[in-house]
Amino acid sequence: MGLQQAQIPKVQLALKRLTILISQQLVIPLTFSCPKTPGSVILKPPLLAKNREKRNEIRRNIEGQTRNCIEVWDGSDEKLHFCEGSGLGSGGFYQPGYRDGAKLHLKMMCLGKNWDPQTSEYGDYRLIDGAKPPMIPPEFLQLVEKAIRDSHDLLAQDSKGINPEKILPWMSPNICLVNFYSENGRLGLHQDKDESEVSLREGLPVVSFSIGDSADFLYGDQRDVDKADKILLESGDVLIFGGSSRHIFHGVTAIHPNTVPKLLSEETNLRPGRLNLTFRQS
Ligand SMILES: O=C(O)CCC(=O)C(=O)O
Ligand SMILES: [Fe+2]
Repeated sequence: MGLQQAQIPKVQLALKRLTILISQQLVIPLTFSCPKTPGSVILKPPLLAKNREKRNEIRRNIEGQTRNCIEVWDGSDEKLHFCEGSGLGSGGFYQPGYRDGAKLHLKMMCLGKNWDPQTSEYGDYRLIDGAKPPMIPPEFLQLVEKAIRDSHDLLAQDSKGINPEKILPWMSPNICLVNFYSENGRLGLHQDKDESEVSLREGLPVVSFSIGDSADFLYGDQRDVDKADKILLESGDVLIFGGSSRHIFHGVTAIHPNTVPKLLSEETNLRPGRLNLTFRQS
């Protein structure tokens, strides 16, 4: 893999920063100077002052519940895109557990389909309460498509004539796992291997968006924390692992409190912590 970090020019991408894992050895972090370009992933306040009626309605609905919500602001207008349920109520965040009863150190909800950590299976309904996961908002799908397209453009610059799609295949996500990590949150080294045989065999990428506090993200070719490499994922980072990297072991070992970008914390009601969305195709 001849890609060198220094050779990668700065490109105006919609997402503030893009990290691509093409092979287990290669990480390309890019920082862009203009975080407010259209398409940036920015959380806007669920209790938006402009929309008092909605605000009061949401407030009534969320009384006593987890106050996380997932929204995308496309930067070009004031339109807010809410996930159905906004992470609250039916299909919203819960603390999942493994088969042995141990709890994951995060809150989770799914979009599109449910993924169950106890059975390691995808399904149309959530096993714990029968809730149907909200659909993946079309705006999220557009962001994923753009992230893959931008990655292809980047790869094309150094792939010596190899079709970038051979290195990083296209995928259309039908599943999004949304994790929320509070300051003690973490996720052990694992592989994402519950997608279909075809999806795994073809290396269809996992596309991950990080929002909020920064996190230490570990990855490697075995389940061994000491042998794993570490990168810092900051708010706005997009991490893609597909092709020959699809089966990497990866996990989150630490959340860095109070590292959320000022703009984000000022303009949103995002709880202190980190929101991560991983898109996959089953
Ligand atoms: O939070 C992250 O960055 C990773 C999440 C993850 O690996 C997963 O949900 O499978
Ligand atoms: Fe994962």
